[in-house]
Amino acid sequence: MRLSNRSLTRLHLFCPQPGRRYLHSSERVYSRGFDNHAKSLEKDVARSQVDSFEALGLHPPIVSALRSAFPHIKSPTKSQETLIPAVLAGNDIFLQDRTGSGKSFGLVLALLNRSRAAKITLSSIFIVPHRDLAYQIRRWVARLFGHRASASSMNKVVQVLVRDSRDSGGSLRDDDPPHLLVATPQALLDVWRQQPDALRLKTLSAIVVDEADYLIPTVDLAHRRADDTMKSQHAGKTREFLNLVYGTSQSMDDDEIEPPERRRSPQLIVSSATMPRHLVDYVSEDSLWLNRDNWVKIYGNATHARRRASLVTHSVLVVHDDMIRNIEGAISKSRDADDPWFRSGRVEADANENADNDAVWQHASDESSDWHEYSKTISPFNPLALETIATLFATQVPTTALLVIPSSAPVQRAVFELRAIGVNAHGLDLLHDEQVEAGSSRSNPILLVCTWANTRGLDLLDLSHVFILGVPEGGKRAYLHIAGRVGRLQSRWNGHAVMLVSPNEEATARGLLGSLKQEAVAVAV
Ligand SMILES: Nc1ncnc2c1ncn2[C@@H]1O[C@H](COP(=O)(O)OP(=O)(O)OP(=O)(O)O)[C@@H](O)[C@H]1O
Repeated sequence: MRLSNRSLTRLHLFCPQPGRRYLHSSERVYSRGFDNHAKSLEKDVARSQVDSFEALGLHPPIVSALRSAFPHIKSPTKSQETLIPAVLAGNDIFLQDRTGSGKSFGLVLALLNRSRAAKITLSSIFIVPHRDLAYQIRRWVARLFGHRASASSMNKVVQVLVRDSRDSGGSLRDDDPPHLLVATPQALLDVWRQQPDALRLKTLSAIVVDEADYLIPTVDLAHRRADDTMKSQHAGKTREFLNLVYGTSQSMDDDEIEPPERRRSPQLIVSSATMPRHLVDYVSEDSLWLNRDNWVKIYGNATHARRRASLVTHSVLVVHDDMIRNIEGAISKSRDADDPWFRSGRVEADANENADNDAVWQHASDESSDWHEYSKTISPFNPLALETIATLFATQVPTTALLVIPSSAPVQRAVFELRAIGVNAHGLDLLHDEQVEAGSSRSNPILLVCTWANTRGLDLLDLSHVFILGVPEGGKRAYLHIAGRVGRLQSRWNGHAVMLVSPNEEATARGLLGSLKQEAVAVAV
């Protein structure tokens, strides 16, 4: 972490013994998991019996691109061993394996392997919940083919379609569709409405719904029957798009009506680390999306999954609201007057007064005009929680950590406040942030900040810690996806998930952590 002198002083003011004070002043609830070494993690990777991708049906050019772009990927994982042939055979698929087990990566390989019906035909659509995941998938493909493809030829292989797209303009060129389109559901619907022919649904051969339980929210039968409003409440954009492609489902209450036969294509692949039974029931029984004669379930190896999950520690810190007062007691009055930054969470000094001797501040104010506004308004964050994260980051993170904040919380504001206390924080941006791709270094660790809603599926290089502010909406399932950003296949480090909660969230957090004991990985169907 690069700290300006001023920031260092701040950290020391609040934390004379970095690491200790917080664990003392915040109440550590408990921590589970085993802090094994990264070596053992390597051993526990769920390896397939099939040791070559060729044996699964991938074409030699794809395999050789894989070998040169991802030399560490030697053999398929267990679920890739099953899913790649199933994709190539054209089966509809339910795919569930733990976070970081290579599901999305395996799907991308298999889809790229398929030949297009014609050069000007879109072959597959990969639906993802947020733009960063879309850019991540495009990066994988660019890395696979990057050494031999120009930017324009790359566009023929993969394009991203997201609503706030800053590079493709959110539209598809009718005359030049990519082999693989990675898109968010809203952006797909927008294109469908404006240029329905651009998606070429008639010749499309596959649709993947990644993070399916998030994109197709369902409730169990009992709730659905008890509360009619659930149907419209959970009717999402993905559902709307799939209904456009495959036809509209019969009324859920109308058990009398025999569902009409759905079309046989495109192939549908529904994937997630957590696959609740009611989602499987809904897709396979209530919707018309699935080819009922030709679908398979592929579920990960629970033993391996459990072993790997034990390499992630799960901890909770309770940060008390009034703790800031206790800490103020540790700060000399004169220093406090000099340093109004954290006083009651409100900044009263004009930014320019501090600019000369504060490199962090200067850097921050260069980046956005918002910075000045932030300095005059009350922070939505508990300063003690941010200080705790700063301390853990400074003392424990080797290269990269992720801070996940509530979906409604402002990312840039969190970045601003963390930088103000000397943390090398950045809003996550996989379109622009080369640092994420290159990985950060031990001399300058990086803290990436994003919201709960934007973590699904992310595969960030070198991540060792994920700090979670608050108890995620969506309970255990949401938590597993956020904590699942660490302890992934390629990771050099053991993973640590640290949740920081307020006292009134403590019981929920305890319950959530307790529930991981019975089932430390994915929710089994
Ligand atoms: N066969 C393999 N051997 C080693 N590493 C692999 C293999 N396949 C994929 N990986 C790596 O594993 C990481 C995780 O892949 P991926 O994001 O596809 O996992 P996932 O199961 O989709 O995770 P999530 O459920 O969180 O979305 C990637 O960095 C990828 O490069």
